[in-house]
Amino acid sequence: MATDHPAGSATQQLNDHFDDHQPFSLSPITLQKLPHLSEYLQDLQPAGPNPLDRNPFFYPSDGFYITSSDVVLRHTVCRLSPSGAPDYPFHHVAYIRAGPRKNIFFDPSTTRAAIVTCGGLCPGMNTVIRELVVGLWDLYGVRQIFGIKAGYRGFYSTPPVELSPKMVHNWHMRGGTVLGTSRGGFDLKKIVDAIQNHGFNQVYIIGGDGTMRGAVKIFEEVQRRKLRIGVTGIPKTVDNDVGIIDRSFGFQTAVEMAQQAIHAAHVEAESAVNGIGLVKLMGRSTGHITLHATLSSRDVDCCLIPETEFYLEGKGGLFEFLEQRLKERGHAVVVVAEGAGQDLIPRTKAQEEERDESGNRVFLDVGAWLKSELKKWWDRDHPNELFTVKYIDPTYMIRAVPANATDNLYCTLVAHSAIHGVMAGHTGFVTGPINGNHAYIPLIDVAQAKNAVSTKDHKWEWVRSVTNQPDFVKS
Ligand SMILES: Nc1ncnc2c1ncn2[C@@H]1O[C@H](COP(=O)(O)OP(=O)(O)O)[C@@H](O)[C@H]1O
Ligand SMILES: O=P(O)(O)OC[C@H]1O[C@](O)(COP(=O)(O)O)[C@@H](O)[C@@H]1O
Ligand SMILES: [Mg+2]
Repeated sequence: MATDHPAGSATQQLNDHFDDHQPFSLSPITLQKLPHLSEYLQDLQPAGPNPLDRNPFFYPSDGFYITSSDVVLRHTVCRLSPSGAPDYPFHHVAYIRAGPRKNIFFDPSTTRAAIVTCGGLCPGMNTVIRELVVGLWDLYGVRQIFGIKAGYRGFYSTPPVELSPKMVHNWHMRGGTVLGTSRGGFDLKKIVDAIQNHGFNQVYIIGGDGTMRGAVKIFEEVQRRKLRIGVTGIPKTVDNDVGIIDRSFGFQTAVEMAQQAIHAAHVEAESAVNGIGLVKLMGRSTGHITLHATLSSRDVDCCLIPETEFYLEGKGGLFEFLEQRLKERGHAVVVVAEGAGQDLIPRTKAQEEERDESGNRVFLDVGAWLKSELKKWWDRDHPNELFTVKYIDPTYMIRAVPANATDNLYCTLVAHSAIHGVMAGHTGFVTGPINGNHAYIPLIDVAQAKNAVSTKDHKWEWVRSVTNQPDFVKS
């Protein structure tokens, strides 16, 4: 086979590895279709060309506008194989790339946008609100932009607040959400009635996995009523438990903040005799913050996440491991995700059934429980030796801060991408980065996808090789 690659080059070697006459083949690609208002509003026509054409800061040239043929592949890592043989992944999925479209389906002068924030706090929420307001105003000339107060319930219980760039100009400096947030209060009929009554035709919903499940229902109801309203979700999840997207804004800030707690726990533990520093980090069902904070800190001796079980007593248990560490180093740092070990903590039936207003299971404090178990163990096995456990729970300190620079940039990209998609008539979608490229993903796919830590891939092995902690598999 003729080749342009020098003998011995990597490409040549790769080619030689396979049968000369058989080209490499990739699995077929399926494009995830994105809902568009025109699907159920047959008479809908574009409102005109994108106003960016006339924006003094943009010079749209060839390739500036994104078309529906521009896609982002879900998996960029795959295994090449000779034609005919299955490769990994067996099926490629592509999402439509985010960005400005040539034509828009909303007349900016009649556009009325609503922005709502739901669920727990996450660094960057205010930046996303700010960028939505500024982006709608500056990029598209929209002048009717409203904030919904205190989450989903705000649609039907409080008057919307009119927003302008002047009002939000410094919101990116502030933690939390100036609009307010809440759990629960999801009354579909009341929410969609209120959206209609207020005359909103664009709805931007910022929230986590629960919020996205609610957004799907709003989108479906809007569709059922055949309303000319674009609905979009912007994932906010400090826990990083929303699937398909790489990560949410706020996640990196949270990992960075967690370093401070781990550092303090390490200092306390090192300064004590047989000192244990114990840190509980956020993560209801996923251990992403805990894992990333462990890997970046390098001071952690044991990392406990909801995706793996652990046990305290006996061979291969946590106590045996810590005993060894204290003997070797005189101190140890344990970092535990809030959702880890929940099945080990004794609880009453009432505690078993407790749910928050959104229906999420209420966890018992694994940190406080571990601290108490550690003390009981030491007193039992080493009654005459000094021992200290310093327990730090930085949860609200971590999520109440403003976003760091990286997350702030993400907030701008995600907000502008959401605006471009909605202005182009897309609806029922979420914006987020996939392998670093912002894409539009059907809301329903995001609402169903979970993002657990895989304990079968190299990252978890990396954690275990850094900490040398046991695998907690009972022999
Ligand atoms: N399955 C669902 N259907 C409709 N609304 C939901 C659903 N799950 C949660 N919600 C609503 O979404 C909002 C935020 O949910 P929550 O779980 O508290 O936070 P997050 O969105 O951050 O996960 C709440 O108002 C809640 O009532
Ligand atoms: O005390 P609150 O406000 O109910 O929030 C606690 C929860 O909020 C979070 O920080 C974020 O969770 P959500 O994404 O569901 O809002 C979790 O880590 C934590 O379990
Ligand atoms: Mg959630």
